[in-house]
Amino acid sequence: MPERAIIVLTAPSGAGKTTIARRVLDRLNALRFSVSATTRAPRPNESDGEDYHFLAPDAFKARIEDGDLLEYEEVYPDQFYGTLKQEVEDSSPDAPVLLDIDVRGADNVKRTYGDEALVIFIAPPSFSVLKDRLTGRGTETSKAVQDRLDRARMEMQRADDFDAIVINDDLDTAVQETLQHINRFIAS
Ligand SMILES: Nc1ncnc2c1ncn2[C@@H]1O[C@H](COP(=O)(O)OP(=O)(O)OP(=O)(O)O)[C@@H](O)[C@H]1O
Ligand SMILES: Nc1nc2c(ncn2[C@@H]2O[C@H](COP(=O)(O)O)[C@@H](O)[C@H]2O)c(=O)[nH]1
Repeated sequence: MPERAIIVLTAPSGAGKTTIARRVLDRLNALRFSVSATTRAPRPNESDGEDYHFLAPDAFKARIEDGDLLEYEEVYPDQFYGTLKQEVEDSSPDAPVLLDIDVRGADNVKRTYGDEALVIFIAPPSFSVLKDRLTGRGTETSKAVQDRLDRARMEMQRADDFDAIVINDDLDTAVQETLQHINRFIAS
């Protein structure tokens, strides 16, 4: 295993990386999820400290100024997301950590950690399926869905820039492929 093993799932919003991440975490006990910080509001099914550390914009800014973030992005207008250093660097070096972050965050993690990071791009089978999944999830307003789809066009073009691509068409197959990439990386 690399000295530090950082596994990143990245994808356009709605491609299914959170769904895949949950199943992967259920299967690999040693893997720990990095809980990101965000300024967006919690969804009804989300808990603070488990899904995200939900912060007010001023508190998020203070964490940036204190140097607590490994990377952060304004992924959507006025919605900031970032990886806390404590989530990655305080973990035991032999405990691999799983991040669910956007493509620019993935670029930054790769730049910082190089071969200690494996970045897997989760691709939807098509743009129209992505739209259906995002709309079907029912967690965003139609304006927010549109912002996410607008950004998805840029994100889809980045698929080939990462270490591996998994197409999330059939969920079980996508989870299996993701596990194979992770197990191979951890064993390397
Ligand atoms: N293979 C699949 N087939 C059908 N539906 C799926 C599949 N994978 C995920 N979904 C559904 O698509 C929706 C989006 O999935 P999910 O929330 O995991 O995406 P995400 O990439 O994590 O999005 P975000 O970046 O916004 O958090 C969810 O309703 C989920 O149940
Ligand atoms: N650069 C980062 N992006 C992150 C982080 N945590 C989540 N995200 C990405 O934001 C979008 C939207 O997420 P949602 O939960 O509001 O649907 C998605 O692409 C996430 O992967 C982070 O720490 N840094």
